[in-house]
Amino acid sequence: MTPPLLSLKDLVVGFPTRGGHTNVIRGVNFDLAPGETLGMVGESGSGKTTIGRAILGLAPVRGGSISFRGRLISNISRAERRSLAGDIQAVFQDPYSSLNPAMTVESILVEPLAAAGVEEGTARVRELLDAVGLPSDAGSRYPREFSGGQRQRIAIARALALRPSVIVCDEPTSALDVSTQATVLKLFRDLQQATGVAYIFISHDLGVVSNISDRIAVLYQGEIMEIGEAAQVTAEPRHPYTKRLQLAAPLADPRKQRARRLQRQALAKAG
Ligand SMILES: Nc1ncnc2c1ncn2[C@@H]1O[C@H](COP(=O)(O)OP(=O)(O)OP(=O)(O)O)[C@@H](O)[C@H]1O
Repeated sequence: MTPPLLSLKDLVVGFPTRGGHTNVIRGVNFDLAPGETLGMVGESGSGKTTIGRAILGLAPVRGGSISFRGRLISNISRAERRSLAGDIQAVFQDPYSSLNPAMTVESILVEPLAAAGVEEGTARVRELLDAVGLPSDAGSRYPREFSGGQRQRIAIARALALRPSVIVCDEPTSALDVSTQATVLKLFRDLQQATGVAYIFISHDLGVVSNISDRIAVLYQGEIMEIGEAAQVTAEPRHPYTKRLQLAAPLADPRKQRARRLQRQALAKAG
């Protein structure tokens, strides 16, 4: 069996409170295999983002461990964390605030390369723009000149620059309209096929997560309720909470129901 890329064991993440601290992630376990997509789904506040941030070294690990290729990476020094930049990257939800408006696209893409002392520069920028389906003249333009979907392509290109083996994707399509969402999801899948990158794919939307994931972990109040093959979790959820997630959105809001139907159609069309 291929050894896991990432391994979370009995992970506890807690934030300081006035009287002490509160654990918001309480004993989470999972492995991520090379080239795999693990979807993390759950309602708002269930702890999805916090797990992603803990993997990125941005949330305080109070118990258990996170390992990357067998090496402990929770609670490591800043310098050690920096040295992981070529291995673990992130794409966040908001393509408007995650790109520096004062920098051209080329300088946004060159930044991680320069920080890692990689010389490839302009040639790699062209390659990255091409990989995410942006024209080569995009390099000389600024983020404000692009749509939300195109900006998310820039953020994905930046995450890919150092050829990472894992990308933590935190609601990367949630700010996009349904048809753009479908093309960006397809891009994620195509890039995975081309590069073998693994994803932790966070979303509150079971439809989006099941579209892209090999396996799905369902989170509730900081604990995993169920984890399994995407088709199984979606079609035959074992846990009542997963069934609720599946049913909640369409029943709660008829507009959402229509959006979900359009989303499914767009996803099917994008292949
Ligand atoms: N920096 C922080 N300080 C204190 N509490 C925090 C902090 N970050 C997150 N939390 C708490 O941790 C819990 C989990 O939050 P988290 O953002 O991980 O959930 P989520 O599932 O990603 O939700 P959403 O879908 O709304 O982003 C919440 O109760 C939140 O208030």
